[in-house]
Amino acid sequence: MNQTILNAEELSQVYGTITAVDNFTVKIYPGELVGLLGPNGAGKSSTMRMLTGLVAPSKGSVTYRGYDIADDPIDARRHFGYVAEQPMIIPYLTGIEYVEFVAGMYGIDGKTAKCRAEPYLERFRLTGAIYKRADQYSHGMQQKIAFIAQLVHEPDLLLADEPSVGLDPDGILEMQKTFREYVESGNSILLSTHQLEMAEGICSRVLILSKGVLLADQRIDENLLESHSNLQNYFFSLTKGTER
Ligand SMILES: Nc1ncnc2c1ncn2[C@@H]1O[C@H](COP(=O)(O)OP(=O)(O)OP(=O)(O)O)[C@@H](O)[C@H]1O
Repeated sequence: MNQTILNAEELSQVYGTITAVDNFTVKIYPGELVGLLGPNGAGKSSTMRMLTGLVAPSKGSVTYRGYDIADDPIDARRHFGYVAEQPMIIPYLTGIEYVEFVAGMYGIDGKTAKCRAEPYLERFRLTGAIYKRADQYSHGMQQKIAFIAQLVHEPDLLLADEPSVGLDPDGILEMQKTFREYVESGNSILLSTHQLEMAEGICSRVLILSKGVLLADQRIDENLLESHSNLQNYFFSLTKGTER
């Protein structure tokens, strides 16, 4: 089996005169929780959209376990889940129908999907709401159900773009706990976030983008914390004055 879960090579995204992402190259391995950090407009969401195949890159390639997202999209997609910045739900489905619908796209039957989702539904206190239509959910509840739906096919890698925005404090804690457990079981997460304190607490490695350029691919280790005290100081030492 290919040990690298994600291999992104020289990805670029150009919108007119703006180079949103410039030659982004990264590998992600099993058991890693990698933070994708950067100021507003740095190119984090553009990177996520290219990694998921939602948008074709202007240049470069993305493979999951060796499957190219452009050439072998079905095999590549089995290996990752994607939690978008805005919750992707289907308003006229109930919460549980939505979870089953997403699972069905990966060939998972409804009973298995419900069974796998149940511990997460309990954890996120959604059990009582799963038979309500998703358009009756609050933003936070929609985000939680969208998150759970992406875990049911048990992807090797979860790509999460600001997944905790709009969650209540309890939801944020439960999401962090879920992330930790997910990587402890050998899976990986790429987490785009502005919450540097959270990133320092849970990430093993961070990627720092500014103006579309990857400024750092850095382990969060004793050396980093000794030299900069915390991730926030390191982040600002690289990005201050580089915003678009
Ligand atoms: N569809 C688009 N068309 C034109 N320009 C775009 C498009 N999407 C993003 N951009 C531009 O690309 C750059 C990167 O945007 P992107 O949304 O990827 O940044 P980000 O790091 O996710 O920002 P934020 O932290 O504010 O969410 C910005 O200058 C943005 O204006």
